[in-house]
Amino acid sequence: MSTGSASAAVRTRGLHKNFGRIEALKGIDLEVPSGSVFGIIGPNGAGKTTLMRLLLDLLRPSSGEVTVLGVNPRSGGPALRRRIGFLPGDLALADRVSGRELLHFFSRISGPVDPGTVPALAERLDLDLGRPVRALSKGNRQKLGLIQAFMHQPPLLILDEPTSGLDPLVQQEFLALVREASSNGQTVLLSSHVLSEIEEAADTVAILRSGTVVSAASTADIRAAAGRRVRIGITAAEEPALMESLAGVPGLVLLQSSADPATGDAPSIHARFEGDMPDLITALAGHHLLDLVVQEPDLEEAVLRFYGPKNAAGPADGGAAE
Ligand SMILES: Nc1ncnc2c1ncn2[C@@H]1O[C@H](COP(=O)(O)OP(=O)(O)OP(=O)(O)O)[C@@H](O)[C@H]1O
Repeated sequence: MSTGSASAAVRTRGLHKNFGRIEALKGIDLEVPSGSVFGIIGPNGAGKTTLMRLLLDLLRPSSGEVTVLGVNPRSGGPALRRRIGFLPGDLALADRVSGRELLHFFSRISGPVDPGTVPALAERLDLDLGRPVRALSKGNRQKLGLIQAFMHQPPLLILDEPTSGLDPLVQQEFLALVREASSNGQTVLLSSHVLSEIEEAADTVAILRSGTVVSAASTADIRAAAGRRVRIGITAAEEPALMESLAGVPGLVLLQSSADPATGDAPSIHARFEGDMPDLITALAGHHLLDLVVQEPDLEEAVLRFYGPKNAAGPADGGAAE
């Protein structure tokens, strides 16, 4: 699916949005590459929904520039709107009709829908289209919202908290839909509180905090910035010598040393490691270790470090509690 010649599906420059005295967005510069799956994460009130509503022209910026599929949303009108599949965070659906009737109504606005697409999506998401919308649970209404966003195969999908209310099996199906959209050349911009989902779905993540992008990087880079977790089991007698060796390892932040019930009264040393692995291996060599666990950092840990109260401008420095 073509997204036009522009290399960015969404581009914002110095985007500000004020609600009275509340500065919801404080100068957002964002570039969502065409064909990417781009995640926006941030705590409550960070500005995720405001940003998405600005892209849809449901809100107007206080200042700054927005381009969506190469067009200013303010002048894009229905033609631009048809090229976007939007799932709002506060989904409100007419509820006197059946799901099938509602989707038929949406298809008249959003443009042609291939026959068979809606039943196929409904089957994959396990949704009964014959039931009246008012009789649907929150999760099943969310499925209707997803189907209306995906059904016309738009070049750009903007999905605000798309898995809200979905059970884990349906969440997996949703992730499969996102992967298929991406391999079809569609761009997917999604916000989520579910970090594992962003990690699975997105190739790039912007972390939003208090109306500012504090980081925009590949999920792999954000995870790497968190450092690996290291746990070393060692005898009490050997511990002082090991601690001395570890003290000189660049990028190693000792978090705690504690007796571990799993290894009798032998201590367990916990650390975060952002350095080069050979330095750590050299420091460990020659010590009689009882156990060694080196864990890949996960996105959740990385993001929590960005959210931490002391870290308005970037990741926490050493010594943060796990
Ligand atoms: N219509 C509005 N009027 C006044 N303030 C608003 C309005 N919409 C949003 N805000 C404020 O703007 C800020 C950003 O809100 P927004 O809903 O964009 O955050 P969010 O990241 O989507 O949060 P959540 O994860 O809780 O949905 C908040 O301080 C919010 O209270």
